[in-house]
Amino acid sequence: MDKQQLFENIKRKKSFLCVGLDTDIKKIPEHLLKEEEPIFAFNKAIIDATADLCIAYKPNLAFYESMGVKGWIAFEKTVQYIKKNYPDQFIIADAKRGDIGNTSAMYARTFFEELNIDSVTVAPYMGEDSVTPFLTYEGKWVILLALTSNKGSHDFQLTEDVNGERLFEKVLRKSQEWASEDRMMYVVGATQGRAFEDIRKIVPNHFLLVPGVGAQGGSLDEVCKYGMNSTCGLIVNSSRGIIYVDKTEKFAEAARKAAQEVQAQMAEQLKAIL
Ligand SMILES: O=C(O)c1cc(=O)[nH]c(=O)n1[C@@H]1O[C@H](COP(=O)(O)O)[C@@H](O)[C@H]1O
Repeated sequence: MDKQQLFENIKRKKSFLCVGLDTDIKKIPEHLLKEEEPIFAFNKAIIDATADLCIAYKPNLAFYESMGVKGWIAFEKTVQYIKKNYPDQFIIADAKRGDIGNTSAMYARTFFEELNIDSVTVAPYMGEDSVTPFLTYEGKWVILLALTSNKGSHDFQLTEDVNGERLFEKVLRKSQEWASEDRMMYVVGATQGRAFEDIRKIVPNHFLLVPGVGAQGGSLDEVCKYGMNSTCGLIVNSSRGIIYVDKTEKFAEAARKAAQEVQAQMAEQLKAIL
């Protein structure tokens, strides 16, 4: 999916919501545990309940890998289900990969060749040759961690060099030598507020993947005020704030309601550019 298609989907659905499929066997409704594949059953119900309200899904690999082979099968089935039934959805494998070149190439093969997923999150720490193997696949996206939503973002990302440049700014500048806004997005946490202003000075046109609204308390208003550009430029993720609002048999309906609330706020914000 290219940048223009993404924007078309945002306009059509009046939404830039990404539903995070961080599916934890310990948190899903008890009645699903009777199912042969409880994780997939949960995901399928959440996807069917929210697909018209969002433009992307982001399964986080940690939740699947923690269950071994069963988890990996649930992950694959979830991806295939979305692709078959909702082909307009942008799929993000949240894997935060990155290693020496030949190893990164294997990660890239996993997500782009084997599973044909649209994008993967990548950590920039090991530099150019750890990221570029992900960029050899036509039409696929790298989503590079820039300024994350967690407290630990202060430990490295927000530290300054002798010239006053912060590490996340260096990541944004340097990585633009590797790929354009048509192949690369950046992760910026919703909790980072006004930092979006500084980020937009360096990457005015890129899409940003923004996790941290909902359970982590980031403000959608602030993200939009400082981060939205003329083609929206934002994919805002919420995981726990949508998928775990109810633990009864009505969990999918409740997830839909939560997604509807966020989508309505997004439709309001989009009025500024549409
Ligand atoms: O790359 C990410 O998606 C990510 C980056 C970041 O800075 N912060 C962050 O929370 N995430 C992920 O986004 C999701 C947030 O989940 P909730 O806090 O439940 O909405 C989780 O899958 C996190 O791993």
